[in-house]
Amino acid sequence: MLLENKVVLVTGASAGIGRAVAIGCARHGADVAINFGRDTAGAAAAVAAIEALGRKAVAIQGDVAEPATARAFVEGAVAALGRVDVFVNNAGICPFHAFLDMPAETFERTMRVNMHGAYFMVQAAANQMVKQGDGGSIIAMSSISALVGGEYQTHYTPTKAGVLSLMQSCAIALGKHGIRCNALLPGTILTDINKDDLADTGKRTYMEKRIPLGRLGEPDDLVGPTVFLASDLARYVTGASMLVDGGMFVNLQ
Ligand SMILES: NC(=O)C1=CN([C@@H]2O[C@H](COP(=O)(O)OP(=O)(O)OC[C@H]3O[C@@H](n4cnc5c(N)ncnc54)[C@H](OP(=O)(O)O)[C@@H]3O)[C@@H](O)[C@H]2O)C=CC1
Ligand SMILES: C[C@H](O)[C@@H]1OC(=O)[C@H](O)[C@@H]1O
Repeated sequence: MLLENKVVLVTGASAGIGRAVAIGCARHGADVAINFGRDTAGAAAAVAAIEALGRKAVAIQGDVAEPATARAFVEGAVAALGRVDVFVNNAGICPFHAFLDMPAETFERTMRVNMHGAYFMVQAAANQMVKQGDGGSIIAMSSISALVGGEYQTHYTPTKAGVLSLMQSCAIALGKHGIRCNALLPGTILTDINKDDLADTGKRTYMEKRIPLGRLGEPDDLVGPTVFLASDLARYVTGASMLVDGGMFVNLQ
């Protein structure tokens, strides 16, 4: 088992990619602490699925946009599970909206959840890892959108580029502590975040046609790459980014 007895923390794990990754890490031997915002039932389902695999789990509620949430999550996870070996920064929102009339609140909320949330969460996890003194692995869920734009994502794509950049700088800042920092760049993965957007069948068909592997992604597609980066198999990998997009990014023609 690649993550035998490791303690993994995942933000935004009541649904979608975060929940799949949390359960996937447990399948590979980890105990898991999850953060979630509002979906108590989703968080409970994730905890139940992890416990059914014979691993420990704890769910801690908190809005990642608030800096205090980060400290509370890490402290709560350590109280319940003893330490932090792997930290997955996943929580994020993407309220699709046109650029010219973007409400200031939508822009600011997206920045606070996706970018500020990532910064404070990663900082809190890194401080705990430094205190423990034996390294760790930090993984951020960036996006293909860190590299390419979206008409209705002008507030969102900069946060994903920011998260990618955060991992690059943290790889430098934390390398001396043996803490590896890497980014995953999912393509289009079917979750609640894009359910309404992809209800437009024309858009969905267009997206599917852009993907050489012939299908949109599923949350479970992120499990293998996360477990790899979390594990000692990736012991010399830091500051790296990995597209998990079925080949969409390279498909020009
Ligand atoms: N789906 C996709 O195509 C892609 C997604 N990504 C990224 O992957 C990550 C996960 O997205 P995905 O699984 O699709 O989205 P989902 O909407 O399915 O899940 C989002 C998760 O984040 C949590 N969350 C949202 N806001 C907050 C908050 N303020 N505080 C704490 N938790 C919060 C939600 O919890 P709750 O509902 O309980 O508040 C939920 O668990 C995001 O960072 C997204 O940008 C990247 C590329 C592609
Ligand atoms: C929410 C979008 O469908 C999704 O988010 C991303 O980061 C990808 O670029 C997709 O557009």
